[in-house]
Amino acid sequence: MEGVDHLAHERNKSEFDVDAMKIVWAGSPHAFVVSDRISKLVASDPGFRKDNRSTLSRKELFKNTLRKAAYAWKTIIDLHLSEEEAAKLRFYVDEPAFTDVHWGMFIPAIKGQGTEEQQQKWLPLAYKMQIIGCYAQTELGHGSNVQGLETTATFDPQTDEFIIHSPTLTSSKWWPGGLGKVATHAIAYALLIVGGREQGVHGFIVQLRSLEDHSPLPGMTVGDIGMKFGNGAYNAMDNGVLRFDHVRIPRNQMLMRVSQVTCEGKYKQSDVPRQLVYGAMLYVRQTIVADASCALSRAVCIATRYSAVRRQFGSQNGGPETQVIDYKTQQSRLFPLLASAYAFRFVGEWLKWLYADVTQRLQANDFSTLPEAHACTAGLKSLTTTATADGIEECRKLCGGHGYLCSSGLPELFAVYVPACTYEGENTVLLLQVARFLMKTVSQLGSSKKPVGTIAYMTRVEHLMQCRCGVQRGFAELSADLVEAAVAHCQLLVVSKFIEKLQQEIPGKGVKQQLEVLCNIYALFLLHKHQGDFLSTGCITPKHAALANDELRSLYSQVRPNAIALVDAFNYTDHYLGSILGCYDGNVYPKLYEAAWKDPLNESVVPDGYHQYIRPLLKQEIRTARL
Ligand SMILES: CCCCCCCC/C=C\CCCCCCCC(=O)SCCNC(=O)CCNC(=O)[C@H](O)C(C)(C)COP(=O)(O)OP(=O)(O)OC[C@H]1O[C@@H](n2cnc3c(N)ncnc32)[C@H](O)[C@@H]1OP(=O)(O)O
Ligand SMILES: Cc1cc2nc3c(=O)[nH]c(=O)nc-3n(C[C@H](O)[C@H](O)[C@H](O)COP(=O)(O)OP(=O)(O)OC[C@H]3O[C@@H](n4cnc5c(N)ncnc54)[C@H](O)[C@@H]3O)c2cc1C
Repeated sequence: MEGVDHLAHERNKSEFDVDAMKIVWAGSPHAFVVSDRISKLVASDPGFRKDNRSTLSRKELFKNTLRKAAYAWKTIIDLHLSEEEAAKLRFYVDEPAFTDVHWGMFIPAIKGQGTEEQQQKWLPLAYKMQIIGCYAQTELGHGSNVQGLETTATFDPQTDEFIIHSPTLTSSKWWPGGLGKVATHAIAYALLIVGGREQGVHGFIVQLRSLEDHSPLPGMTVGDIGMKFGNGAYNAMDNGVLRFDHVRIPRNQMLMRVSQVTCEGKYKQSDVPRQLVYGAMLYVRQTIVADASCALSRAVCIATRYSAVRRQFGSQNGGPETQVIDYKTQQSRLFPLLASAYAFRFVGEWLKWLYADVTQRLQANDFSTLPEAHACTAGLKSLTTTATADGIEECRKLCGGHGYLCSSGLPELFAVYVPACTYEGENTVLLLQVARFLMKTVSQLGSSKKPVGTIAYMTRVEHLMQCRCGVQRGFAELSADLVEAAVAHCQLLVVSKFIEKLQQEIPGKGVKQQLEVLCNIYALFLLHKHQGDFLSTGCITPKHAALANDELRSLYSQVRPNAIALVDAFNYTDHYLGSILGCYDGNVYPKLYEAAWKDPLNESVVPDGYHQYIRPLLKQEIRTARL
């Protein structure tokens, strides 16, 4: 039944103004208009089709990604899209590609670590895509331990050049997206050696490939590192391997905002802290938090719509069976994820603000908030990506068997998303950074340095002052517990930013009430999940724990009639969702049935291989057949 909205009865039940919620989700009326227009533009253009992705071979997939990236660029130029609109377009094209790292890491690294002069030279080329950049930090032997990188950059004062070299197998660059087959340039991180002295890891702009015929420049061995998890998915990206054999680059291609090498071979450090070398990671971690709410909300939208369509058991007097969304067990798994999607959206918004603030301060040489910004971006990146990866998998299970079909969109979403727990800082390694920041704060509690901002609450936790432990080797020995403390700190951040959001004026009938319900679900669900910790530390009594659980059940009932409208508020097109189970009109079964017949296996009724393998088996000729 084309055109019938099978979820109309659900949409009629909702108790709030969905259009107003769409604006809250988007962040502002302007952001909503841009996002709405660009998502529809992408959805209606056959050049951006993606429904055949899981059936393509790696080579076909990769070439198709190149085509889409070129087509996206042409669309951006032809339609004179602004930077904001172009970023939205790349987002809705929804395919991992070299452009992510070019715009998301290469350009921000030059902006954050390059001098004015370097920015003037390289940024215009990068903005016009006359050069394509990647971010070559990780090596075969070291990813997390950036100080352990082995690639060397030795200054040669005779020629005023750096010699970039990979001295060992483990020093091969390994993983950088876009490096394998596309990038013409890299920000390569290497151990700087000046006058025989090691000066730590620095970033260098290195040309990799000829701008004429794309062949690797002399001294470079470069290629793709091979197939990754899942079919399709992140295999659209050419993560690469690169070895340098005494490659020479001009001195002015070292990123010199943080420290400089003069032509006489003198190493000088500016007043800015060394940690700014890690500045690009701060930026990307912040965007990854914003992206987490997108990926989680997408999975939740699919699972919620499908849970309203799917019926199992409970028919009375021949009437319809129960929608699975009405089961309390389904609600207790699904609605906390719905609440998390909103919570991550708001904490992501706040983090964007925090990042803008710290950037402004850094420009004015105020470095006081950098440690806090690092702890917040690292911790929230870790927390939101872990929860989102787990959440996508939970959504797949919430969709029963059909969730396992590629046409549900969930397997590919999971496969594309799950490396976010590893890249841009492995999640446990990042939590250890947060723990270190917290311990530093605790150790200073007695001093005149009072904690402010996100750690101001520590002054109110008096027993922290008395905390002493008798464990040898302190931090390392207790690191597993410290990681738990870091997670709790980050959860507190998420909850408090959700509450702060609710203190603002939020227009639209019933919108604020819905958000209050979601905020309470988010907080109480955490309390319920970790009640053991809360009880064992005496923060709550068993009575409180029971009350929280009762309240949760009541909150789930309040969400139930609004569930479909709350996911409609994400304003995702069917193209972006890429899921039959999550389609807007809920007309799931005919679409699933139709899609099955499009599978390449169904191109012939009798499969290839019948005569060779099946027939001899059936005819008991298997021993004589040549296999
Ligand atoms: C379908 C479409 C998809 C679209 C998606 C769009 C959205 C996404 C956007 C974009 C696309 C992204 C696509 C993926 C790309 C992936 C890219 C990569 O993966 S690039 C590689 C990242 N590599 C890491 O992150 C290494 C992790 N390791 C580290 O960061 C460090 O080495 C660390 C922190 C673990 C250890 O650093 P130490 O060896 O210097 O050790 P210590 O002594 O602990 O730190 C020294 C001081 O520096 C501070 N610090 C460390 N990192 C800092 C930072 N980043 N900023 C400020 N301070 C920092 C610390 O707090 C410490 O401070 P005190 O001494 O305590 O005061
Ligand atoms: C899809 C994808 C894209 C990527 N893109 C890029 C890119 O564009 N550019 C780039 O430079 N890199 C890129 N990377 C590399 C990525 O940043 C690293 O893989 C990541 O930082 C993790 O480092 P690692 O691989 O060394 O992990 P490891 O550090 O080896 O982690 C292995 C295990 O050791 C644990 N561990 C490590 N150190 C500690 C510690 N101090 N204490 C306790 N436990 C510890 C970790 O928790 C983990 O469980 C990409 C990776 C992936 C998967």
